[in-house]
Amino acid sequence: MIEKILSLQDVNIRETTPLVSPAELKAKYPLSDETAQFVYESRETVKSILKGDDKRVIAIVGPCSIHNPDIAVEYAHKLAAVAKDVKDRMIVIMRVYFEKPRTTVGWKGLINDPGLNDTFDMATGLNLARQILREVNQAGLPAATEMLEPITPQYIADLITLASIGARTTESPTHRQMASGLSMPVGFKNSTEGSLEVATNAMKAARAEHCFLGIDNDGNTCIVNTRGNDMGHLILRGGRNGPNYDAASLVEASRLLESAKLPPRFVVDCSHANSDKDYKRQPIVWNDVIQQRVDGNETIVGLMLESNLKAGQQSLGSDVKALEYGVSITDGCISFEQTEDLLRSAHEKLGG
Ligand SMILES: O=C[C@H](O)[C@H](O)COP(=O)(O)O
Ligand SMILES: C=C(OP(=O)(O)O)C(=O)O
Repeated sequence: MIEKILSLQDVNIRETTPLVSPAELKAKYPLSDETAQFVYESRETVKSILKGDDKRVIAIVGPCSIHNPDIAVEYAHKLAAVAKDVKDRMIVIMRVYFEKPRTTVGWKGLINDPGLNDTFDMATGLNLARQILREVNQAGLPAATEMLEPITPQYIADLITLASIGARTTESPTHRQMASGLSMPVGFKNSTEGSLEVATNAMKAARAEHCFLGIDNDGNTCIVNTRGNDMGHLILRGGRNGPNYDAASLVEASRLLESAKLPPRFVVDCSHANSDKDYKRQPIVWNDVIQQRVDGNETIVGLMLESNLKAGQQSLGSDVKALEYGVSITDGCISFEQTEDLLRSAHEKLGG
């Protein structure tokens, strides 16, 4: 056949490899009744904070990316101890980010390449993601993650309390549709350019019902028909022209949301363009935003910090064994000790 000679399809595909189905993976790492109850209640807490019924502040805290299960679990246990002490004024949710959107190219996260060596063993990546998420929840911490590949939620969503759509994908119709079917609240980042409108459009789109192509729990391609997700909110992460966590930026953001008939509820990301990508500046943002909240700005419902066991960042070279334990291999992070100080001082300030 001429089509065979001309190779019209899969021209640039080297290989495809079948994967375990979501149902099979969940059967291997099931949710205990206790964990299911914990995820449910954590989501309800976040929802009532977003509605303004619960006045606590959401603190989404943890590594820029998870690259080592031992570090993630050690971090979770340390953070859980602090979370208990501040829980009357803050709900601490761990950043458990397995999927990294890259500006151009780079390591794409633990699910994509758990070996950190371009072997792309995604079956292992998905197994690890579920194991880590179970441990984080069992340690008493709800988990937050970025949903990047539209297929991933079927594998892990039952363990996630809060999802985000990143600055690079907020404008993507695929991600907005996916968000409309997610079972937990979803934060939309403003775009890397700094556009808030892109994120408000995303919130509008995700509140609507959609029909699109996806996979079901058995891993079959299917038509996904969603109800819409009304728990969308805006994550301010700064943009090309600088930060957007100051009081004037929050007023502007509130106006935009109100004119779009959306509730003005913001999570401020203390990292990324709000810290000019200098992890050491995150405490400046954190303290400023906590002060705004203490001064009465209740549109601020949460803050996000990139934090790891140890401060800084290291490059992922070819020798994985040479990596320093507890240090980020993506964006720079503040240390656990500094994170604990920030959480405790915020707790004190929020007490009035
Ligand atoms: O949060 C992580 C990074 O900012 C994001 O994944 C982009 O990273 P990159 O610009 O290093 O590719
Ligand atoms: C990639 C991230 O952020 P952003 O989408 O804001 O760049 C992140 O929070 O990990």
